[in-house]
Amino acid sequence: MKSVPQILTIQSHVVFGHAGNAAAVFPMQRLGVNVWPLNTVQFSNHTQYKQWKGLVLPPKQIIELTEGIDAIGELANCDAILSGYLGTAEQGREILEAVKHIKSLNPKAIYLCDPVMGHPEKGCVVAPEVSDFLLKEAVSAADYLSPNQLELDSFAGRTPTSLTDCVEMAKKLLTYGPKAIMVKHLNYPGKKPEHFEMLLVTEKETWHIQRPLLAFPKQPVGVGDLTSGIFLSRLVLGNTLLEAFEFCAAAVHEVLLETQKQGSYELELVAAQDRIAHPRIKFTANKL
Ligand SMILES: Nc1ncnc2c1ncn2[C@@H]1O[C@H](COP(=O)(O)OP(=O)(O)O)[C@@H](O)[C@H]1O
Ligand SMILES: Cc1ncc(COP(=O)(O)O)c(C=O)c1O
Ligand SMILES: [Mg+2]
Repeated sequence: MKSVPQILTIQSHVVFGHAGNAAAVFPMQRLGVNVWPLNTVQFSNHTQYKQWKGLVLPPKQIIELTEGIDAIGELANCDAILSGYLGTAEQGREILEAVKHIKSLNPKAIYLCDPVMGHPEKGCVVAPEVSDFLLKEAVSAADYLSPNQLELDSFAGRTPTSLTDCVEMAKKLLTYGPKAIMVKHLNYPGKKPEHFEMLLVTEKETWHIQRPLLAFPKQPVGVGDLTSGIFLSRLVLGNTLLEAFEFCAAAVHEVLLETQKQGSYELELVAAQDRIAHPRIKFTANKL
């Protein structure tokens, strides 16, 4: 591995504000990673504004761009791949091809799939075929998977009855191939309303973390993209899964505190940059 690790991140780009790569790239760089951003779509703004302009990257671009990096002899230096918001299912298949290609050059490279799915109730718009791709094809190719509760429910085909049930649902996903599941946002009957909770599940261990739930007039978007980007960055920087899990909970909380303080709808990544790199707070995960 080179002294500065390198991550290929394939997700959306928004010109204004922060979602997809526009939420993840700067924090990942601020943590000390060389980031290779490859955009699946270029939108004016994230889809929860209900209106946006822009377009989906044409087919074959993901393959062509990674082949271009290979042609200059750099693709083998990719330590990890992150995928997030997709414009089409075809892009998802191209990502899996790119992951295969990179792993053939660097068997140590790891792939984190953030299975971003559309949710009408949340206002997040993703092409419906993308969910199918994520549910049926992406899960078995990923080393790590980072669903939110709604996405975990889609994988399980049901909603949870308890925290223990969420763990069972995540454990079931491990049987398809991933080595760890990070559930970025838990919601289950009996959850305390004042907490924001996450899970980290591996074959051997389950960890649960909670941080205060902050009040926002409108829920900020891009939090999941930020969480996955920070988690993977800390992993390639040498953290254990547990360390990366605890770190990203703290760093994301710092961003949300700043966002709340400024009364902003968009994440205040620039203002919070020092605290992303050096969170003042620490949340300690509990072993379940
Ligand atoms: N500490 C917190 N306090 C309040 N809201 C939070 C906190 N952390 C995250 N959120 C919000 O929780 C939601 C997480 O969204 P969700 O759809 O479950 O995951 P994702 O962002 O991965 O899609 C977002 O609306 C985000 O703004
Ligand atoms: C363009 C775009 N990318 C990514 C996301 C995912 O954001 P989050 O991290 O909140 O799931 C959204 C959500 O609406 C989006 O509109
Ligand atoms: Mg998300």
